[in-house]
Amino acid sequence: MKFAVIVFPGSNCDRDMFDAVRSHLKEDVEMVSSSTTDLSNFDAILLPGGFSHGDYLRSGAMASVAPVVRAIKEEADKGTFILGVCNGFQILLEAGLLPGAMLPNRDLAFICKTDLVRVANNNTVFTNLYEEGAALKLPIAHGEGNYYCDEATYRCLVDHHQILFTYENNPNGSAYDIAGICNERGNVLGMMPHPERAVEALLGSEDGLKLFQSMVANWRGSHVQHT
Ligand SMILES: NC(=O)CC[C@H](N)C(=O)O
Repeated sequence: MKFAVIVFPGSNCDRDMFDAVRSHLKEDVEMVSSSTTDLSNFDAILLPGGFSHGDYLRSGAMASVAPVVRAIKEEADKGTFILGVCNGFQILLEAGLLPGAMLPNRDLAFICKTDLVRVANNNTVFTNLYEEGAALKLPIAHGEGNYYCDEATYRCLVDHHQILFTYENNPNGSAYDIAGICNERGNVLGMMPHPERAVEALLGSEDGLKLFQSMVANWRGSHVQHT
């Protein structure tokens, strides 16, 4: 399975993402510039955290019109797995690949800590190696992580089982405790907590690893292996 890690000017979690895939999943992975226009060689696309374009205008707003975003949309339409973490989630929202918007944290302060995150739906390609309702220890690190959506959007998210992760202690004011959502089809996930920073005990938690392993298991399940 081949992963792409998209690197925007100002990404700063790209190497953690790369390392999680290469060293812990032991899958093929490549860093790909945000000026790339073709992602058809990849089986999964990872949008890492950071401060793309310095968070000017709003987090993710400028990155959402980078050339690579058109390619990401093409891949999303094909069913390719796409994961946006933190700034990656913000970019997916700004690009319209996921519903809702991100506001500054409720207390207007950057939050950097490990928090408890619940698996709200384990019936997806990103979460099916977790137990439903499992509490994961995952790092969060953001200034604009206060997820907002109106009630109609929330109803739609609930009806289509698109809420995959919720906060146990809602650190940032997110509507309905939402920490991560997927699109209706289930192949695009955005989440504020950082699974790639929780892939070995030395990092304080291994709870993020199953997310990547779920992606690999589901991809393998739908692709014949040629050895
Ligand atoms: N770790 C990150 O991706 C930071 C996200 C974002 N730019 C913020 O502070 O809100």
